[in-house]
Amino acid sequence: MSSYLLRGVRPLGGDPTDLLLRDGVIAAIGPDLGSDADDETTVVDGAGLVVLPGLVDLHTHLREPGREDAETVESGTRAAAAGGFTAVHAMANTDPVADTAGVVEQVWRLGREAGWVDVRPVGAVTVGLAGERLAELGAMADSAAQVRVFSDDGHCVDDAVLMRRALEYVKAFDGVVAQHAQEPRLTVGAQMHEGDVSGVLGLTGWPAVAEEAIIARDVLLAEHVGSRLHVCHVSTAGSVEIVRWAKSRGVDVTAEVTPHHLVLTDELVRTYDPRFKVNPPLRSSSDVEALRAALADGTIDAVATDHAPHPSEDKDCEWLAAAMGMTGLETALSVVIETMVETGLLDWAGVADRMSVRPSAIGRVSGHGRAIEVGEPANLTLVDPQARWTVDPARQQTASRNTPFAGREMHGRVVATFLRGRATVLEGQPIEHRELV
Ligand SMILES: NC(=O)N[C@@H](CC(=O)O)C(=O)O
Repeated sequence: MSSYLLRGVRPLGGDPTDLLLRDGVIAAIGPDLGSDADDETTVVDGAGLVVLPGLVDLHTHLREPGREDAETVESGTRAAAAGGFTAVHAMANTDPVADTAGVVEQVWRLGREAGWVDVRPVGAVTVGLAGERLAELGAMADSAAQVRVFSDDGHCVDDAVLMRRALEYVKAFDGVVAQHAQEPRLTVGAQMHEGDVSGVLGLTGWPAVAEEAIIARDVLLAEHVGSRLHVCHVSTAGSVEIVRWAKSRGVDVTAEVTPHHLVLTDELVRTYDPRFKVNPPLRSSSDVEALRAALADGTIDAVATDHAPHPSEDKDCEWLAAAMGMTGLETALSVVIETMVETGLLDWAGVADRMSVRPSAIGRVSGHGRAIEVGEPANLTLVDPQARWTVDPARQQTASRNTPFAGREMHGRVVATFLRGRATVLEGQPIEHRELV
C-alpha cells in the first residue's frame, strides 16, 4: 500500500507541519518527516494548505437505483470525493425506495465497489415514502449497511402518530429520524418562498410556518418519547429559534443547513431560472443571516449538501414544470469558506466540527470526524483557502448540471482527499481506482 508525505500542511489552520500517511492511518506528525519517506512514499507539497478531517455529508441524493440518468453511486461519490468528502449518507428517495434491507445493502455495496467515499445508506421511515406505515427499520439497521439514519426526505412524515412510532422504534438501535419538515397542506402547489417576491411574481408561496410548525411538533414528540431527532435543511429564522429553544430544554435534537441556504435568497427567483428552484425554497436575506449565526453558535450542528442532481430535461424548462433541487457536493466547502470563514463566523476547527465531527456523530459513522492525531484513520481533506475558481457545470464530476453556482467565482479549493490513507483526489483531480470487494 502506498504512503503519502504531506509537507508543511496546517492541521485545522494551525502551524505548518508534516503528516505521514501509511497503512491507512496517520503514522506520524512532526516538523520534518522527510527522512521517514521511502521509495513508495508520494510527497505532496502542502505549503499554505489547510488539512481537515474528511468531510461527512448527512444528506446526498445519489439517485441509484432508478434515476441513473441523473446520477449513479459512482458519479455521485466521485463528485463527493472531489468536494473533499470521505463519507456520505445516501438518501432513500430512489426507485425502488430504500425501505428494505435489500435496497440499502445494494446501495452500500455499490458504494464499496466505487471506492470513492464510505456510503452510508439512509433508510426510509415509511414504506414507499407513502407516509402510511413504518418501513422495516430494524431489518435495515441489522443489515450489512448498518443504517442509523432514517428519513422520508422529499416527503414529510406528517402523521404525528407515525412520527412518534418511528422515534420510539429507532431508539432500539441508536438510530435517528431525519425529518423533512414540510406541512403538506400549507404547501400545496408551492413554487417558492412565501414573501414579497412571491407576491410580486404571483407564484404560490411556501410559507416559513409550514417548516416551523412541523419542527415545533417534532421537538415536542422527541422530548415526549426521549428520542433522537434530526431536522433536515433548516431554512428559516423561526426554525432556528425553535431548535434553539428545544436544545435549551435538553431535547436531543440536531439540525443541518445547506450551503445554498447560507448564501442564496428568493430574489434569484425573479430570473425564473429553475436552477434556483429547490425544496425548501431559497428564503429571505434575514433568514440567511439567522442561519449563518445559528451555524456559528452551534444551534445548527452541521452543513449538509442536499445534493439533488436532476437531468437537463427536468431543469431546462419553465419554472412551474421544473424539478426541485440543486447539486452541491463540489461547491459546499467553498460556500462555507466564503460565508463562514472569511466573515469570521467560524475558524477552521469550526469548519471541521460542522462538516465532519458533528455529522459523523449524528450518523454514528465510525472512523470519520476524528482528531488529526497519530494512529487515527487517514480520512483527510487538503484545502487551498486562497484559491479562486469558477464553476463550470460541464467540468464537474456529478452527472447532472443543475448547480446554482454556474459561472460564479468560488473561494477555496479542495486539493486532495484521502480515504483511509489512499488518495481519491490529488491536485484537484479524482484518481481512478477500484476497491476490492
Ligand atoms: N431538495 C430538493 O429540492 N429535492 C430533493 C427532494 C426534496 O427535498 O424535495 C430531491 O430529491 O430532488
